[in-house]
Amino acid sequence: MFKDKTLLITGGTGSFGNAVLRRFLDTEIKEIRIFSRDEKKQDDMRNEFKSSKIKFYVGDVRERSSLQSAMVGVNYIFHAAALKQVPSCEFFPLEAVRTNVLGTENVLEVAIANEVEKVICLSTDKAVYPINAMGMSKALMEKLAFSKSRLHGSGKTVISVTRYGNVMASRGSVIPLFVKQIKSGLPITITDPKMTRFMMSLDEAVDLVLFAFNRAKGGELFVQKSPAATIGDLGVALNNIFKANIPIEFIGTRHGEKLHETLLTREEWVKAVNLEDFYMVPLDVRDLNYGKYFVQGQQQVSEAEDYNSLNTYRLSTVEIEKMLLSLPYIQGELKSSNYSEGI
Ligand SMILES: O=c1ccn([C@@H]2O[C@H](COP(=O)(O)OP(=O)(O)O[C@H]3O[C@H](CO)[C@H](O)[C@H](O)[C@H]3O)[C@@H](O)[C@H]2O)c(=O)[nH]1
Repeated sequence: MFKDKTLLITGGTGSFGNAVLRRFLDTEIKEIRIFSRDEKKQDDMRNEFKSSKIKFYVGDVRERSSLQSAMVGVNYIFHAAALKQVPSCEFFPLEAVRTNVLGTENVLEVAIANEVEKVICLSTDKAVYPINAMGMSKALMEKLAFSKSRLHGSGKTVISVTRYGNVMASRGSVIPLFVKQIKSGLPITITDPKMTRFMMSLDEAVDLVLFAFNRAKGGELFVQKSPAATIGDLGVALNNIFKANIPIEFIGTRHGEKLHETLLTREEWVKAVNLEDFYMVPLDVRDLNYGKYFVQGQQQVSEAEDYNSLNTYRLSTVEIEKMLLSLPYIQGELKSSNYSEGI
């Protein structure tokens, strides 16, 4: 499906971009373009992969002209560039708007102008009923993608959105933090043991984008059916894996943080099509003239629940341990220490 095609990944030097490269370099894909701001990370990637199929473009999604030259001749785009740290977006919300909202507008407009065939935009569960600036800006990103598919169509360009839960052991996230604490014998700092998060691996995140890519006709939202874990159980599972008995310190909920995350609102849930491991929500094609907002409600919606990390399948600590042990990051951490006996 990617034979002789050119794929552009915005924000391509991140974990997602690296995972896509590992998956695609040995296929018949013609070219993968990495578009990002950071020349140092690009250089590291160039040295790591040493592949003539990868082309690097320094640029910023905020700067439309930098996208223009990168998109000539591109068939497909995975749009992963984003500000995604909750605290930094909280302190600098306009920066989140500039990258996540206006940057996406630039990506989509330049893609449409260049007749790129498909664009898959990466979003997050934090965009659903958002309470922090990162989620709010991602929610607007989603709305932009849907409105471009709905309002004037997007010409020859198919645009779809995927929403992730927490990608286990991604950079700067809680799993590497807990591992560091365990290895240095410091207390495991748990915000709230009852807090739940959807858990998915980086490979599953790539699978979700590929599934969306294959199914996308324009304006759909795709999510993976994902299990969830409480943060308390995650701490226990990591202690078990590292055969440690590190005490837990409860630090309380951080700002901009929810107790549970939501992957689909109840409005989306009633429209969602069940596709084995995924849900697909088709584009809402009503226009501004529809009457439902004002005169007619939807009984079905009133009766539905949203799809969230509290009502999805809850992983046991044993299941969490199994998932953790399958992650290359955890395998590496176990190997690089004395914790590997018995595994
Ligand atoms: O010291 C800590 C830090 C975090 N947590 C808890 O661990 C969970 C996960 O925290 P992360 O910081 O790993 O992840 P977030 O849910 O805050 O957000 C992450 O996952 C999101 C998807 O939901 C986005 O991808 C976002 O960019 C990314 O930072 C949360 O319940 C948090 O309260 C702790 O218990 N102790």
